[in-house]
Amino acid sequence: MGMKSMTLEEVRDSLIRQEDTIVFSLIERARFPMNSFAYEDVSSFAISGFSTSLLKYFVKEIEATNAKVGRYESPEEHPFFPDDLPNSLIAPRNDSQTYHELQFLHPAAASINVNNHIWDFYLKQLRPLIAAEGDDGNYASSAASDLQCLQALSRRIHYGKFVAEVKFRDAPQDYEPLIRAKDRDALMKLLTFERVEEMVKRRVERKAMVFGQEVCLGTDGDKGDNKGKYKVDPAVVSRLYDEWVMPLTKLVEVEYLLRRLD
Ligand SMILES: C=C(O[C@@H]1C=C(C(=O)O)C=C[C@H]1O)C(=O)O
Repeated sequence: MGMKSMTLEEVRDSLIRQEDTIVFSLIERARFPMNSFAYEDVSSFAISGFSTSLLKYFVKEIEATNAKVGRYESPEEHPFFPDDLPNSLIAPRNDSQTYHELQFLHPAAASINVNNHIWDFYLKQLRPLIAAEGDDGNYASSAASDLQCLQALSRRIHYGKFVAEVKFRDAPQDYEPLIRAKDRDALMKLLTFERVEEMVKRRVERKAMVFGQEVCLGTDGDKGDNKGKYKVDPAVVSRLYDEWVMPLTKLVEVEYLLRRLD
C-alpha cells in the first residue's frame, strides 16, 4: 500500500494539536446564546421543497463550495451532508502527488462517515451545555461558529482511521484474527488505552482553563478575582471527550478495522 508512514506517537501528536482547535471553537461558540431560531425548520430555507433550518442550509451551501474546490478529496475531511454534493472542479495535477498516491489508509476508509452522530450530539447535547439561554439575533454568526465546532470535532473523530491503521500495522498478528472473526468487542478492547484516555481528559480540561481565562495586566485595578471564571466550563470539555469524542473515535477505529482486510 501507501508510501507514507506514520507512528502512533505522530498520530497522537496530531490529536493533541487538534484539542486546541476544539477548545478554541467551543470558546467562540460560547460567545453566543442558544439562538434557537437558527435550528428550527423554516420554509424560507427550503431545500428541494422541504423546510430546513438556517444552520443546515448554511452548512449544505458551504459544503457545496468546499466540494467544488476539492476539500473532500482529502482523507481527513468529511462532509455532514454527503448526498448530492457537486464534483470537484480541480482537475488531477500530474506535477504534484495526489492524495491517492500518498494514500496511507485502506480504500475502505472512504465509506466511513459518522457525522450524523456528531451532528446529533453537538446540537442536542453539547450546544446547550456551552451556550447560555437566550437569543441575541446573531443567527448567522452563531451558525458559523457551530460549523467550526462541528468540523473540528469531525476531523478529530475521523482521525480514528489513521489511529487504527497505525495500530494495525504495528500488530497485524493481533488484529487479523479478530477482524476475520468480526469480533467488535475484542477489537475495541485491543485498541483501547485507558491510561491515555485519562490523560486526554485531564489535558483538555486544563486547556479549557488556560485558554478560557480572562487575561489581566497587573494585580491592582482588577475588577476582582477572575480565578474560576472560564469562557467554557472545563468540566464540560472533559465530559465532551469522555462521553462523545473518544467513544466515537473508537467507533471509527473499529469500523475501519472491520474493513481493513477487504
Ligand atoms: C486514539 C486512540 O485510541 C483510543 C482512543 C483515544 C482517544 O480517542 O483519545 C485514546 C486512547 C485509546 O483508547 C489512541 O490510542 O491514541
